[in-house]
Amino acid sequence: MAKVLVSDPIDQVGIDILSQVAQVDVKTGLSAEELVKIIPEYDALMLRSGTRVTKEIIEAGTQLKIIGRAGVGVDNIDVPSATRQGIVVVNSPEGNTIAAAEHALAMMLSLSRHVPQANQSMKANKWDRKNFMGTEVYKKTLGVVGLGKIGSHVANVAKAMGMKILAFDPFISQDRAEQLGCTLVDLDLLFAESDYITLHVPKTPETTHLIGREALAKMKPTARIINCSRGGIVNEDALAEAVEAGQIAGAALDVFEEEPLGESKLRGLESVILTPHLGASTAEAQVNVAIDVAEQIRDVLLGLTARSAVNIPGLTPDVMEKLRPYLKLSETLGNLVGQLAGGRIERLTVRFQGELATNKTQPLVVAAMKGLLSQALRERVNYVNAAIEAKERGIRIIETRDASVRDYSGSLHLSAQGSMGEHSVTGALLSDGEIRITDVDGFPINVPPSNYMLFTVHRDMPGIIGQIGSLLGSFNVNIASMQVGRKIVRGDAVMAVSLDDPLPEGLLSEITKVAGIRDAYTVKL
Ligand SMILES: NC(=O)c1ccc[n+]([C@@H]2O[C@H](COP(=O)([O-])OP(=O)(O)OC[C@H]3O[C@@H](n4cnc5c(N)ncnc54)[C@H](O)[C@@H]3O)[C@@H](O)[C@H]2O)c1
Ligand SMILES: O=C(O)[C@H](O)COP(=O)(O)O
Repeated sequence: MAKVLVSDPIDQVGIDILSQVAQVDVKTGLSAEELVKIIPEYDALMLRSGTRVTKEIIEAGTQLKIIGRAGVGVDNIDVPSATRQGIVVVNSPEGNTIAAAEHALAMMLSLSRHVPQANQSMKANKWDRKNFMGTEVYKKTLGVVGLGKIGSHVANVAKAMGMKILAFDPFISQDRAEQLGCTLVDLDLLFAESDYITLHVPKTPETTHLIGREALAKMKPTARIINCSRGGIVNEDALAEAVEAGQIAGAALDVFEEEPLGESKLRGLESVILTPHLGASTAEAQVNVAIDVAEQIRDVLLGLTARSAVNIPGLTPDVMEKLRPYLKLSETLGNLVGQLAGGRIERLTVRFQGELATNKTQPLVVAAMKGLLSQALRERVNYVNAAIEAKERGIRIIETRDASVRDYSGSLHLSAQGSMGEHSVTGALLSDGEIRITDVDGFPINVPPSNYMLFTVHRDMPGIIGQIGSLLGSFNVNIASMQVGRKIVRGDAVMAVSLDDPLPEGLLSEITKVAGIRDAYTVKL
């Protein structure tokens, strides 16, 4: 039975899902050394932001197939190392969106009405109605940095509270911003005009210390900053100085450069509100993310595909839904053309034809690479590392499109150039989703792939098919089906034979000796 390690607290509903297919061990608060020691036993690891998954842990996880982050941010996981090792990394991109947005809004209202400070004073037996004079958010300007899932929800609610919304997000269109009732502006203007600035960006080299001394100097003395995105986007030292000096009015932080937050000047500042990374901590969000990620771990352990893999290029859930039937087609054709070409492959060309030419197809290219490399790498190659493995072998990948081809409802043409020559295959899906190989080396055929197949290129002349049949029979190999494709009568032809059994040793060279046979290939799909 597979084994899953859960290294941070997750909702029981997630454990129940995992338990359907695996032994689940919940061990929270482990040190990096302890993790390195026990991870070799596990097929999957599920965590939140409390576990740092380093290169050493990933390299020790020789059985690991999947790392599931019950939340959004995967910056605590060394994703490049996982990718290299063929480990799928999944997250829950939307499970805690509302929770994080509502936390940012709670922070904004807390800043404007001093709720935490007033509560603290009450708990200290005081009745102080003078020191907590607030300000309204109504008609104030909110600057939203990062207008993605969380930023948009914050903007929506803030608009309903009568706020004017400025937004900065270089990857969002003017149309989308207008739909959300936001005015897209540059950062300098956002800093200069906003009464509240809320951050909802991922941590990247561009966003690290986005709020530093220079940015703080551009803000109004009444400005307040809210960070419920990632630690390190705000330079904490610069922020503490700016608040202390009265350069800005206050800040509310949920996330920190180092977590848990150690000694920090911020802890002592009256107009700074701090929460210990609580953005996703609602009952609803924890159920959402636990289900979302546990289901993906369960599926991957059952050999299915994950719907929110962060390290499979382009394989988003909606794309996945559309392309799912074509992934198998592409992988099968990659496997077939790789075996026909044999030897070292230098170039793989993937041509999307007909309707397929207009789709998002990057995952299909990855599937073709996986198929191509599967003979050499067996189960070591998967959707995660196929592109890296192909690159490391110096295989050039060329993607082309031809929408004018009208066969089936779209077809896929692969050609592989190798040290032993060039071969091509084409395939399509029937309306019931069945795969058909429709062309080999330019010869039209129509056969389903089968486990064991024999392909020959031969002269189209009487007697050849009979001789091959007899030869196979004399070696006790049963033929399941057979088809010949040719372009002209008595010219060259291709024979595709589906076999119930693998070809015994020596039979292929016997076949190539038959008069009229130019080439013969045996493949296992
Ligand atoms: N505090 C918490 O507990 C908590 C909970 C959930 C998510 N988060 C964090 O919140 C952040 C936002 O999450 P999301 O789900 O909205 O992500 P998202 O991907 O939906 O949105 C992020 C947005 O940031 C924009 N962006 C990227 N680089 C930018 C840049 N340099 N300048 C401006 N905009 C930029 C993107 O275009 C995108 O629209 C992430 O960092 C996530 O990890 C924190
Ligand atoms: O990226 C996230 O999803 C949030 O930071 C939540 O982190 P958590 O799961 O540790 O609460």
